[in-house]
Amino acid sequence: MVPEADWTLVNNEPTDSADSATEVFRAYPEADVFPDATTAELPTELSETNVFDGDDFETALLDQSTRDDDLDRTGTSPVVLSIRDLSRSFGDTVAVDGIDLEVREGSFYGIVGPNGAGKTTTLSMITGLLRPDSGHITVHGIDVWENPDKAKRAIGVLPDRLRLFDRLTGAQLLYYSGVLRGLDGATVRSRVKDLAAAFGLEDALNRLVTDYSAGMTKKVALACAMIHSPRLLVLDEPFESVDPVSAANVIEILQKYVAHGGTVVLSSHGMDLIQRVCDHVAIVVNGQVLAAGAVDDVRGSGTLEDRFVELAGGRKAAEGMEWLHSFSD
Ligand SMILES: Nc1ncnc2c1ncn2[C@@H]1O[C@H](COP(=O)(O)OP(=O)(O)OP(=O)(O)O)[C@@H](O)[C@H]1O
Repeated sequence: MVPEADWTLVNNEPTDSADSATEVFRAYPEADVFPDATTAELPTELSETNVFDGDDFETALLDQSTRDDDLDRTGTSPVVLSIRDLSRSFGDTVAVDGIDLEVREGSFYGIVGPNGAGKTTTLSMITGLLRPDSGHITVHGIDVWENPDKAKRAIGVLPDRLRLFDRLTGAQLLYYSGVLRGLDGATVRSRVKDLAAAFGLEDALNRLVTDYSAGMTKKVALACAMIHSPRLLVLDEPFESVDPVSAANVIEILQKYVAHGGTVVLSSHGMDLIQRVCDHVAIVVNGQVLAAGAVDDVRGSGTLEDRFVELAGGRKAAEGMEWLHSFSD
């Protein structure tokens, strides 16, 4: 049996469907994980389902009735995410210091900054995972901290330091993510198969997530973030550990998503990637936004990396490390 506490930990998004946590294990029994279960195989109802019948993953991800395919991408689209005067400290450490940001529908918005700049702290507050000391965050006009249940329905999250239920198989984890988001079982099964194909995880679906490589874990977590086709995806370093082919697949999926009115906010240390993929960027240093806007405006005549290094205080000369060159043997 699965301990009750395991479910209550994550069950902050009640589903109104008939599905329940129990059904997850009826659909995806895994004898190695749950001794009471009898089958270690992925159920035939999933493997035999023809899911590529017009409702494939991309369609599902983009299936948002209120989206406007003719979205005005010139900066007059509706504001999806608004951050006002956001601050958060940990003891004497000011992690986020009065951040203001506005992200519009259909944006591919990058947040960059040096280590410890406050990116993860900011993203955690946006997604309702970390309470701000002050400030306001709204998603589609809904205050994330005054109305968290409603706001979270619109958000898909890839958090920092993936705390996944990694004693589930990939299929179980994805199924669980889908039913917790209120999707019916058939839809979840269909999307699980589409997501596995999109992320190259088909052969791993029946393995425990704890046995996944770092990149595979990142990909299954990304898939979990997308399964309910949220209006806003908030992704903390989504490409870290992900191989170039998989990253290119993920980028293509995300580009189609934003082209249809979805919105992506991601943090990354990959300046080339941000410059190539994002239309907007914010450079965060010491908990403050030092530059924000269209990528071309922020980088000016140089590269985004040049601008980043300039705002982050320039490169440090590697002095005082001569001992490293006097080898011990
Ligand atoms: N739970 C915590 N307790 C104490 N200090 C914290 C905590 N979380 C973050 N900090 C501190 O807040 C600051 C910002 O951290 P944060 O993780 O937001 O930075 P980051 O920009 O995401 O860094 P990185 O690029 O290295 O991931 C750092 O000084 C960090 O040590």
